[in-house]
Amino acid sequence: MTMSSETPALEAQGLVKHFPVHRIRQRLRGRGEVVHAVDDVSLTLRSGEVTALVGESGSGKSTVARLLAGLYPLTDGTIAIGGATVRATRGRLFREHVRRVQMVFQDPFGSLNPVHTIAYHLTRPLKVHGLAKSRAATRAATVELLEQVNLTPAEQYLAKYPHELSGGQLQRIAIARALAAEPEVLLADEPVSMLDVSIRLGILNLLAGLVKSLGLAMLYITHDIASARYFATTTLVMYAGRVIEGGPSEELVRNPAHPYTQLLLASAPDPDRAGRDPELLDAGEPPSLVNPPEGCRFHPRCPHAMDICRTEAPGTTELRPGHWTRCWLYSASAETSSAASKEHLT
Ligand SMILES: Nc1ncnc2c1ncn2[C@@H]1O[C@H](COP(=O)(O)OP(=O)(O)OP(=O)(O)O)[C@@H](O)[C@H]1O
Repeated sequence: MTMSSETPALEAQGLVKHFPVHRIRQRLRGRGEVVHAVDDVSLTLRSGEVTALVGESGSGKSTVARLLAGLYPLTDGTIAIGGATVRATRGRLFREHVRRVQMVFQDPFGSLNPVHTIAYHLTRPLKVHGLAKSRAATRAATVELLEQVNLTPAEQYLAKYPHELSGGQLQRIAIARALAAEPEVLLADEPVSMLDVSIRLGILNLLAGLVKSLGLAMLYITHDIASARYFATTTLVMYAGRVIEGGPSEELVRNPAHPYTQLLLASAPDPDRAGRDPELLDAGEPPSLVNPPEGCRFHPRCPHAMDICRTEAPGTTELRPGHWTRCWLYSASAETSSAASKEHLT
């Protein structure tokens, strides 16, 4: 299939991932309970753009990335890469999927094997995917990869072991290893959260530069909505397994609609915003994903919850071009929404 410039690099529709809960008691009772880690998540990743997936710990962000990368089988939903739906779970087509969609993980120390050199880490994907045919070509490709992540002179790094490098250098190696597979999509799961604050911006700028120069489509997973605003064209906000708001990053941060997005922003370490809405900041803990709340999953924490929020999951409401939310406060069909609640939000 030919790929027009309009064809998204990756498109996911209605992703669902339920993990079985293996507890002895449950097995004895015969109840097949599951963790509803991801429910009905759709997203589009475009070449040359960064999309941020933001949410607190346990909201399902990493599970979305692992589904997109083919590391977990889907419970439901579809993934299309370059316009073609991925169906294979093994074999040549599956290997092509995992080559085209690469991940960079949070922990650079844990994601590299301490007994192998940097040269080994970079040549392995080249060999696995048949991308360098001779020793000379392999060597030239590894040098180019190191140069792409600004580790120069490259020869100085090839024979080193992971323990000889800093966290920032290791994360650059992990990025180079992902690039070795010549991917179209890069999934960066909290790529800077384990690094010293002083080097985070350098890694984010490196990733932003690679997105532009290589035309990659990137999903940037983070807890930090402020970095999403800086780094991503589009931001998606995830809560308890569902994406509850999405839009152009600047617009979403300036005009957050969903009470959960407002909570995230009020909690962000920004002196202009900190403590703006104490009512929201006191709003409790995320729910269990084994028995998630009926209706809107945020309703037990939401200061604006109405009756309908407790029983029915809200659909999508578009607020401005490209900016949408899933919240009954904005839905024309929620006749019961109180004017007072709406006023409070504006
Ligand atoms: N392999 C698994 N088996 C069972 N439950 C899982 C598995 N992986 C994730 N979960 C559960 O799925 C939910 C979502 O987890 P996930 O790691 O995707 O969240 P997250 O938003 O990435 O969190 P964090 O930011 O802490 O990494 C959590 O309740 C988690 O315990």
